[in-house]
Amino acid sequence: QRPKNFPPGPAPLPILGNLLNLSLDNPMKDFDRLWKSYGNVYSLFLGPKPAVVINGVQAMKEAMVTKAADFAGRPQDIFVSDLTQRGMVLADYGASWREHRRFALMTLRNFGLGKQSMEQRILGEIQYTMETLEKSIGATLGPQVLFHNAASNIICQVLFGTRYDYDDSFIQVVVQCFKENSKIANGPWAMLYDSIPMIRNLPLPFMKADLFNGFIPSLCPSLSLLSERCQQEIDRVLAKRDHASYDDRRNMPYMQAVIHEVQRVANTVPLSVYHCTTSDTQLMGYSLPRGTLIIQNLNSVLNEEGQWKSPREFNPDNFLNDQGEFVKPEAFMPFSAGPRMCLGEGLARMELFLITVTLLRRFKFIWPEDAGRPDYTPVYGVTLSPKPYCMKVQLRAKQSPIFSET
Ligand code: HEM
Repeated sequence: QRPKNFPPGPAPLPILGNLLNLSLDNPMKDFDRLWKSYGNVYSLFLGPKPAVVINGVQAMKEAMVTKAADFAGRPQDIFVSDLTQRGMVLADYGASWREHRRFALMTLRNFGLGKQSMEQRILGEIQYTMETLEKSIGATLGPQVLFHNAASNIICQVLFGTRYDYDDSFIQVVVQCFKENSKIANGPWAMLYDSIPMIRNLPLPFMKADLFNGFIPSLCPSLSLLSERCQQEIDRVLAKRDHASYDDRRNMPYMQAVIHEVQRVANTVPLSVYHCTTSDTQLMGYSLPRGTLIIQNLNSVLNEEGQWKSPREFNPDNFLNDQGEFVKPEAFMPFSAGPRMCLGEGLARMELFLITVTLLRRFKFIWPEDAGRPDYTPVYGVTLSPKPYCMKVQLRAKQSPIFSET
């Protein structure tokens, strides 16, 4: 039974609630279909528990920004929070979370975020990535593990003062565990675990999940059709300098637009991290009791009609004004919004810019002729990632002088 004045939604079944309304492999299409049927704020029963799904910029801002404190909790009785030891990402809103968040932000800053030293760390890691790519010139390679390792090394250097070789067996296992956990954490077995508490101690696949957790941003290589225009901009701005700096983004509106458009379309964390209400509250005229599970459909905001010039296609113009200057629409929320928004945004942005610019400056990335058409069906977990794919790497014919000397 829905509480009084609760958002509308499909009729639930006993015990299972609305689980049969969602594809357990990838429910994103179902979330969008229900959005069209029930509006920007609707409800679902995940087993016996009611959850509210928030869609579109207007409702998202009312919840996450205007009523930030009411919506900043994290549910405590679900699979991912039982799997991890709370820490910060899954900690409920309160003094302990606040202290962890403050400490983490301060530590990131002390270790150089927003300063030259973090740039140097990222640029240093890119040298290893380039060396590995150079060994594969002309060959076909599957780059996903390489990019995972590069991103993981940057945060490992901040946290542990060390990096791992790309073929190091320890880090390969850790990254693999993270990928598997992410699939299990948002997958069908986790949903059943959350919905039907009595099955929690049975020997089912959620028992296999490892305890490794961290955040590894997905890197999206720019599409080949756009790379030449990016490369012209990179060559013009960097001229003879030996490396890019993060400040160069101010003179590279097209590059910035491409990176942001990749992030918009890739939609890497489509349902954010679940929130819950910290007190009885209202949203778009509906009443939500304290403790209601909140699911942010970030996908709905990143593709919302009326917020983007071309919501349904890949088009860097979504981030360019008529003068060709970079602009960021308010619907660009891949890191969420409000007090729980991604703490790593600054680092992720710096990595995306420096890695993309440095690699595009030196290499040409080609879809192999014999690879067939790309399969864009995403692999669904906490993050959406591409299916394993192959690409070819070539050195660019027209190099900036500093690179042709090496
Ligand atoms: C492109 C890369 C990334 C994306 C798209 C992303 C996205 C997100 C999203 C959507 C959330 C949930 C926000 C919410 O609950 O409202 C989140 C939380 C978080 N992210 Fe990221 N993230 C990225 C990279 C990173 C990196 C590199 C770090 C670490 C330095 C990081 C650390 C965190 C933390 C600690 C939280 C939890 C914050 C809290 O609960 O207060 N993220 N991220």
